[in-house]
Amino acid sequence: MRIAFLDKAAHPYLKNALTLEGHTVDELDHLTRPDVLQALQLYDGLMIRSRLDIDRELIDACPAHFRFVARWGVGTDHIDLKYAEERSIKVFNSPEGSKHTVAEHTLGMMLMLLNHLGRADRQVRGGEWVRRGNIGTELGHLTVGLIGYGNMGQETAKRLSGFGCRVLAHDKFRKNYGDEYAEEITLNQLQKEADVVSLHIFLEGNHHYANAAWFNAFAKPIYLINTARGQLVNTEDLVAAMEADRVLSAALDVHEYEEQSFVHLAPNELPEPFQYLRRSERTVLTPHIAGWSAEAEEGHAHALFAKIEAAFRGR
Ligand SMILES: NC(=O)c1ccc[n+]([C@@H]2O[C@H](COP(=O)([O-])OP(=O)(O)OC[C@H]3O[C@@H](n4cnc5c(N)ncnc54)[C@H](O)[C@@H]3O)[C@@H](O)[C@H]2O)c1
Ligand SMILES: O=C(O)[C@H](O)COP(=O)(O)O
Repeated sequence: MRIAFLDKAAHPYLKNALTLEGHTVDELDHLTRPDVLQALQLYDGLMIRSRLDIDRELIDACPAHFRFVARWGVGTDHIDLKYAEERSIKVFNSPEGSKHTVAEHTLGMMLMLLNHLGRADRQVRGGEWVRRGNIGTELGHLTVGLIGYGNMGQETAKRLSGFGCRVLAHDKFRKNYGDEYAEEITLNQLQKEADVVSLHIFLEGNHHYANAAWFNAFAKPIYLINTARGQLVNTEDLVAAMEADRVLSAALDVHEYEEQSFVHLAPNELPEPFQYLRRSERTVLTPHIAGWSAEAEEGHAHALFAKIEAAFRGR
């Protein structure tokens, strides 16, 4: 097969392994979208992170013999999965690669919020010595609610088991998923009991999942963590919930405005709700790196090679 890499591979294994199997890999990460549309006629498959949308137009630019899209990473919200299926194009992704990294980042964010690590660090650097104002809360005494119990939710639950906290998991599309690491629970019940809430759901069908009604349904003030997708959270409603102390603090790796804004605008030109999050001492903000580690990159490469081989070996 001839395979186009539309994003840079952060680990050489996938290209090397495909080449050893007799496939040809061309690196087209420098091409603009119009040039990619022209070039695709030559290919049987492509590898992409999230540089370009794999939409109807791009799929239509692929030849009849085109076989697969390999998403180096997890989220497939930029891929028209339905249209790919109609065209009998297989789509692979590689959650095996980054699930450990995301779970560790999630745990790091929880511990930062509960122990005021971001704020305390900034204060010491700024010459302030605040001890009483930075008293922490033990994770072991809290109830953590995971929303979405797929790859990332389950991996996070495993790591939480070492902390002694109660772990609840709500998943709308799974049944009988409770396990030794998390109790299966309805959203309603989770909202009654959780102190810490971590989002691990996909974006499709969940735009502004966390909105005013959702925040208001929690019985207790919560700590919120989002390492899933920025558009799951209505940022304006999050700010209102923080001002009302319904959200005590929030750690966000993904941001509602990241796609449109971060690339094209300076930070101070981003919408006001994001400015609030920047100013607040009760937030931890990271630039969509929860799934990024050297180990994850190697894991993506291995997982995608195994999936491509399993699907097409000898065919
Ligand atoms: N920040 C990062 O770097 C990073 C890295 C990897 C994945 N992600 C994101 O993390 C999220 C989870 O990834 P995953 O591999 O665990 O996905 P997954 O598909 O394995 O799990 C998601 C789970 O959420 C459940 N779900 C969907 N909508 C729901 C809803 N409204 N209520 C309750 N449950 C719902 C699904 O049934 C599924 O079990 C995705 O949004 C993905 O894009 C982010
Ligand atoms: O879905 C993912 O794997 C992460 O969000 C990382 O996405 P990226 O490949 O766009 O960095």
